[in-house]
Amino acid sequence: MLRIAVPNKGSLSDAARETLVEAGYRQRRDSKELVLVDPDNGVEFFYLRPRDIAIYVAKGTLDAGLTGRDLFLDAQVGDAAEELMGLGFARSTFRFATPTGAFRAVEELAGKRIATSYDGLLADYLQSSEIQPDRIVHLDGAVESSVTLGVADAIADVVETGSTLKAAGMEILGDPILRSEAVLIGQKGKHPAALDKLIQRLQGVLVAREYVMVDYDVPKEHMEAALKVTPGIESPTISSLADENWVAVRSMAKKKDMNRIMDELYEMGAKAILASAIHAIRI
Ligand SMILES: Nc1ncnc2c1ncn2[C@@H]1O[C@H](COP(=O)(O)OP(=O)(O)OP(=O)(O)O)[C@@H](O)[C@H]1O
Ligand SMILES: O=P(O)(O)OC[C@H]1O[C@H](OP(=O)(O)OP(=O)(O)O)[C@H](O)[C@@H]1O
Ligand SMILES: [Mg+2]
Repeated sequence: MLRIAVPNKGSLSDAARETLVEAGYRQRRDSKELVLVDPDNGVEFFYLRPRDIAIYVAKGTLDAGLTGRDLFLDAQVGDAAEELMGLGFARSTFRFATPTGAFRAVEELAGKRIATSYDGLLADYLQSSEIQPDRIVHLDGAVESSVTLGVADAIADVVETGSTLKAAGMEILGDPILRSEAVLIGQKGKHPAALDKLIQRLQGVLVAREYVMVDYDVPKEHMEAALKVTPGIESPTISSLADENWVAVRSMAKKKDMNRIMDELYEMGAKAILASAIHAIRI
């Protein structure tokens, strides 16, 4: 049976479970359950702290797990585990931040105290940049408060909207150290068949979330132009209509482009333009 780790708490846990449910797997309903067996799919899910998931996968006790790219790299498990795919949620950056106006360049962090919950990630960055801080102050969370409270001069932390930083009177310093999102990780080079099936299903969920199905009727003379607007992923379907001067077209399109595409099709004479949600897909 395939053994998969799922975040039990925090920013990743709800979206991770929702994604697995959309991919057709059973998930726990009670947050006290530690393990859930999905006999139909031959998978056993283990609910673990997202920070610990890389450790279990790298050790080989679990086949794969959902976690954050930042948490995976922070765990520093070396070559034993690898990222198999990005999952498109929990997008964030990991970066330096300092009190507003206090620093101008990352190099000024030399000799300063930097607070973080991601010591491994920070150490990797410092090693490659050759910046030597005075010390790294490890904190479990709410890192933005550490400067006001006098235990650090700067922080390295997760930033998404930036509103937590702003509330703490801080600003970002320099470029992102890492761009993160939820990821599926697995043991390096090991792909049991059930894991490939999980990957295929998850890819289907991501595509279904990102795309809509667009259907429309268009005069034959404008078909070529319309197909340029809706080229689809591989090739659009063209069906004939009772009126031989028209054709019906069916094509997948990016959800974010949907309204622009519908406007453009309408302007070139297309009619009955429909965009519908895709619930599941195998490309
Ligand atoms: N505000 C956010 N927006 C997007 N992703 C986030 C945000 N905060 C944390 N993450 C991501 O969630 C993961 C952190 O998981 P974690 O369980 O520590 O979340 P958490 O909500 O901070 O939980 P905890 O309260 O235990 O600290 C990381 O991959 C991180 O990049
Ligand atoms: O840029 P923002 O959109 O404001 O999000 C970033 C904040 O969200 C997370 O905090 P969380 O609520 O998980 O608290 P924590 O710091 O205690 O983990 C993260 O650690 C940042 O503090
Ligand atoms: Mg947190």
